[in-house]
Amino acid sequence: MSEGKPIPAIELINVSRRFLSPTGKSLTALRDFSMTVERGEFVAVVGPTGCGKSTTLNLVTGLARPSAGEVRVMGEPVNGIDPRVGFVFQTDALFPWRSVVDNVVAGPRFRGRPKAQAYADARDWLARVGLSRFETHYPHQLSGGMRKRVALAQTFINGPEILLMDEPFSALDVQTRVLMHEELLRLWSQAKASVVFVTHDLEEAIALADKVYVLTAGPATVKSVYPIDLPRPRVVADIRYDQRFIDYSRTIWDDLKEEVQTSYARAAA
Ligand SMILES: Nc1ncnc2c1ncn2[C@@H]1O[C@H](COP(=O)(O)OP(=O)(O)OP(=O)(O)O)[C@@H](O)[C@H]1O
Repeated sequence: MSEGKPIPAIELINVSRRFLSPTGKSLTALRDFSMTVERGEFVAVVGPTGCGKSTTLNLVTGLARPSAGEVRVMGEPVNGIDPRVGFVFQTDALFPWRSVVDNVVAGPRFRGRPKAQAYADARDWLARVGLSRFETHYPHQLSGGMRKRVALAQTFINGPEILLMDEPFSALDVQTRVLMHEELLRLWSQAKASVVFVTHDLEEAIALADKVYVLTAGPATVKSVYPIDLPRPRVVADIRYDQRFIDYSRTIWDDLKEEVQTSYARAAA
């Protein structure tokens, strides 16, 4: 290790990942893919549909192994599920038969936290996401945005050092999404977690991230990396009117558009 340089939270080094298709053909989802996420950094990943974005996250979770190359978390090779890693995916992972507070308490209880302490923590997290009045509700009694708030509390209560998010807000209406963006940035800045946020929505990526990775049409490799030099804390509802935001959107979209067109052309063929 070079002296004084902190170890990154996540490193994918020249990673390839191949799958066998149902017809027995080999499909390369990722090719020679490299990405570094520093501690506390917020990285967004955009790319055409089906290019391999979720596969990158699965490699970090340990759910998938690279066919070639190396994946490191906190400087160590990934070896199974890591308790320092939290997830929020498009479909939330709430237990429908448990109340809101019982959902949030599940992680700490599983990790052996004493019951009284775990419930106190869960109530504290529900207060932070503005759901104190709903702790005895069940998931089906909540709106989509409220369920996402429960999912965030359920994840952040475990104090993840790394947070992997796969289109977490794509099912929400536009206004609720913006509220969730604010909520996420607030929780992230307090928790100082390192985030990888996969999305189809370029504006969402720019509004949230320190860096935006643009992936090629599959097999995914890194086409470009754009540092987003917008001040923090960010007010997501307003930042889209900032000239620098508009400039980033235009530049990155020009880059991404080529890959989206390639992907559509292939699908049509
Ligand atoms: N377990 C698997 N077995 C076979 N093929 C797979 C498997 N997982 C992913 N793939 C294939 O790998 C490619 C990349 O999939 P992945 O889900 O990573 O893409 P994505 O960019 O996240 O897609 P989307 O944007 O539609 O969510 C796709 O062609 C997919 O069919």
